[in-house]
Amino acid sequence: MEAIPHSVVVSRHFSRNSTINRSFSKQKSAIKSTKFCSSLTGSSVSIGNSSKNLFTREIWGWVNSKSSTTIKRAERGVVKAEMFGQLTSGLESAWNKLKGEEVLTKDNIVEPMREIRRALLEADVSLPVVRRFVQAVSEQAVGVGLIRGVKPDQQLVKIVHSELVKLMGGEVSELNFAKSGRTVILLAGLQGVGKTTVCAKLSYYLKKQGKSSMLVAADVYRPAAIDQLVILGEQVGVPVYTAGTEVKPSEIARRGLEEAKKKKMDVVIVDTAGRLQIDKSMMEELKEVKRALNPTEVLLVVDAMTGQEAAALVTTFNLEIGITGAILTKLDGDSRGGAALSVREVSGKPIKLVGRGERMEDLEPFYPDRMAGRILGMGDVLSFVEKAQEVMKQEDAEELQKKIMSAKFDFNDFLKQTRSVARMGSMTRVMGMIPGMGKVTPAQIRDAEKSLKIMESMIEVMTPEEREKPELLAESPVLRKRIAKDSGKTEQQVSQLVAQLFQMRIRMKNLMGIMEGQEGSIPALSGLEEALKAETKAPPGTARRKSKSDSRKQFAGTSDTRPSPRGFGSK
Ligand SMILES: Nc1nc2c(ncn2[C@@H]2O[C@H](COP(=O)(O)OP(=O)(O)OP(=O)(O)O)[C@@H](O)[C@H]2O)c(=O)[nH]1
Repeated sequence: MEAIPHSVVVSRHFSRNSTINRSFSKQKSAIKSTKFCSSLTGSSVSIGNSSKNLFTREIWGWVNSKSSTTIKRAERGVVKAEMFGQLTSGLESAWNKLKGEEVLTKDNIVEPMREIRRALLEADVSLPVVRRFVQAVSEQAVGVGLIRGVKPDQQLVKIVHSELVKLMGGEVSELNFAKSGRTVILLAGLQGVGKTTVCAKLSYYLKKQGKSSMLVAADVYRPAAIDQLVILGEQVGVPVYTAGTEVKPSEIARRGLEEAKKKKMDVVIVDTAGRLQIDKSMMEELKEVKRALNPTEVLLVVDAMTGQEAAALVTTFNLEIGITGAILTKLDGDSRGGAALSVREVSGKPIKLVGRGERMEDLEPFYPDRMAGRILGMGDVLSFVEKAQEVMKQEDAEELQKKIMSAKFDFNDFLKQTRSVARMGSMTRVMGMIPGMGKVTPAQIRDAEKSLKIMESMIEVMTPEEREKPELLAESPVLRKRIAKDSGKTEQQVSQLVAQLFQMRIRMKNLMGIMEGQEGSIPALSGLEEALKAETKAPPGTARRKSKSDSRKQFAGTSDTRPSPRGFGSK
């Protein structure tokens, strides 16, 4: 059989400075509007969770306001677009070609379709797939006619979205579990694609669903793989069956299965050896292991960065040993989308799960519709909401909501919620899921993460009283000076943090009011917000005096529970 080379094409994104520049003004407004515009996020969860969403929006808003340096760099085209960014902006130029058109016609879709074709090819989608895709979209686009109130570019986006979903298999393809007895999952894949890591991630994923599992180390060619699996197993609290490197993989698999039966495990996950490229002995060995196990699922782990080659691998493995699906890893990396878009169409096998990072929680189901949304820069809203719901308990959300409504949101809440956000996963991923954040660059995210660390370090040196009563810091330069000294930050940074908390209180309360139909019930606070904004922007010492009386007046005008009108900088 012909060997398929496994050249991991770590393809650098082409230099697309012009695209970055073009899309930059949109990016800035997207960043700005994210504070308030994630209405999808807000509306898709109950009001009990609204405080969480408000917070999340506020945190991102805050974080982004700190990323201006990187924004300037992005303006100069210095930073690279984020995951799938190239494909997203390629498709965007297709919609742009339709600006000013009244209706989609055979003639005016020629240019946009050319752009779509180019974007998909640049994303490393296989040529036959691109051809079929473009044809399907063109046919629908011409036939769609005029729809009142919908612009042709929006119509095209809609058609492309539904074709992308179809291309990736339409529905989410769930893992199958044995009707009775143990579910056995056999993992295969080439070297370094992330098989061993996936074993542990998968057991963690199942654990969260209440299923017990055992890992079986059948990679006898790389002794370090056994140790790696044992360490990862310990990390996720799952037993690992090992039998060294002298026993045949099929025998290890059989014994591992026996052991799992004895231990009454729900699922057995078997790690097998990878090779640099497909070869006969690897396939024979896998066939033998498969015979010994009679697995419920045989999943091929493929690296998203290999683009359409991943699809070719899935096809070959399926023909050779018969697989049930694929797991796509490293989607958080420099992947251009070719693998995600080609696997199903080329091989007929679904992508069941995706790896989006190195941490154990970075494995999730593959949702074609959400992926299509991401590709089109619409953000992976549902994944984001799910993550958020996972990390924040309902009681916390309700408690937070109460605090927001009484304007008592303090530094403890600030810290707690920031950490919740951090638990959702690296910011890189979470931000990519928020609508309008699709174009935030990795460098911006790094800056944002740095900003959060700075903020944490300042809060950590506050006394419990200072954390609970930000007013103390607002009115005392001496306290702010001490915090600056203890945290190794500047006084200005401390002042900014305090001002930021007050801004957040106001904005969150306002938003909460809007979400609960009380829009306009706290008009006085919005003036203070402006005053505080001026304060943060102005050089230290100037705005404080300017905004003092305003702040007082604004607080005095609210039904705030605090007795005295103490704004930032007032005595
Ligand atoms: N960024 C990122 N890295 C990943 C992901 N999955 C795995 N990795 C990393 O990829 C590297 C290789 O992972 P392994 O699990 O050792 O790969 P393997 O397929 O078992 O390798 P062999 O045992 O040599 O066949 C490790 O550094 C992992 O942390 C992912 O989804 N995202």
